[in-house]
Amino acid sequence: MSRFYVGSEVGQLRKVLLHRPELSLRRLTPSNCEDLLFDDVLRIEQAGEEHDAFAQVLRDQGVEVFLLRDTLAETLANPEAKTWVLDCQVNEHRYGPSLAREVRNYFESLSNHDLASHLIGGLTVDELNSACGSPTLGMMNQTDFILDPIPNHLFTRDTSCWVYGGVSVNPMAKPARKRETVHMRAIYKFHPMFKDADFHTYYGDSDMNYDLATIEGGDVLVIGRGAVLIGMSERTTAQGVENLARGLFKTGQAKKVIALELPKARSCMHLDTVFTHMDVDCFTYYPDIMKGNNCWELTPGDNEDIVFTQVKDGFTNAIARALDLDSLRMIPTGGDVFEAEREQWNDANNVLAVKPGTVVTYERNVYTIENMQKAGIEVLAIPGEDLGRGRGGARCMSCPMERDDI
Ligand SMILES: NC(=O)NCCC[C@H](N)C(=O)O
Repeated sequence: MSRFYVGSEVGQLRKVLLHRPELSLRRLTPSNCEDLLFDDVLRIEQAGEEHDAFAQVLRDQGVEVFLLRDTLAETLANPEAKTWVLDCQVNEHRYGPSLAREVRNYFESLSNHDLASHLIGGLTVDELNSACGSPTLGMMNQTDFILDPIPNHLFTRDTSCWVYGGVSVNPMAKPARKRETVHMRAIYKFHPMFKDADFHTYYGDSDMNYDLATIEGGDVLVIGRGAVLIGMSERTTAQGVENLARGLFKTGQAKKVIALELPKARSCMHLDTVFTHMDVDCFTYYPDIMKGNNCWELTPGDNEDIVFTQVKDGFTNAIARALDLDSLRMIPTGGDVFEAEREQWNDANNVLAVKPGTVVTYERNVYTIENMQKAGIEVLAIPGEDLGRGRGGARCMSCPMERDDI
């Protein structure tokens, strides 16, 4: 039986879920990209090739790579899963009875692979009209979306995150990303690889409205040795942190959560845009944001309660304590203040460790790479001219599903 367990941020990476750019990114235009949380449109072929290079670097490091669209298509092969996904996405509340029937009939006529493509890539009036041409559809604007694309599936890190022996399927903060969670819930519930596997689901796997209790995986760092560091960012709230912490403590999977306050800004929308783990005692960080942040330690109390303690001596000491280290090596974004701000914006601090001391990062961030190499970190550089336009680097674009402890 497959094993799903993520014991750290830097232990040997063994299994990872990625999403290769596809139809959803083809639908990005200057007029919709902001709503879809992209800063620009991108060249699809180029982005696909850059993504292939990323996947290949991981495979060369012995990592087994799973692709989201294929995994979703395999999930949809189970009729119960298909019904579940379509009930969530194509219902009378969203479309009204007659359009819901038309969309559903069309989706049910597709192969599982094409259905997965449309669930991620969206559906236009024109596509549905050409398939089943009803008078109402003919009167609608043909380029409007009946189902919006969800291009941020590219950032598999955020929608679900594995923490020790379980997963959180995250209630997302932004409307443009909420439907991603439905796909991940379906995959973990029905895909043959997960169906009989033994793991906990800590949070997010219900149809309830999670309201303000949002959490995204870019904020969740499994720093190891039973500890988890969570950023309270633009996307992750204190309520979300408390809920995940409860799940982690109840199942005995973590013994400490460190909650770190961050500014609510796009440039640091998640903790991993300003701070990631490179080696057991070594982190890359963006000094402008990562200084003097308020921080709390959460530990299990009596009767499933949580004890909250404000950290007085700074978050780096809190992390060192949790990892049983005397101190941390903190490697800043490179260059002068201008270069550092530009490189952070282009995800210089968003690196993915494949084993202790070896990280994958965009080759364009030369000053930060220089700092990392000086600190003895091995850097595996990947192209990211187009991929980077959605504001995410190697860590954002990967969801580790199996990784060793430290
Ligand atoms: N962990 C991350 O920082 N993920 C990057 C997410 C970028 C995406 N365009 C978003 O705004 O959600």
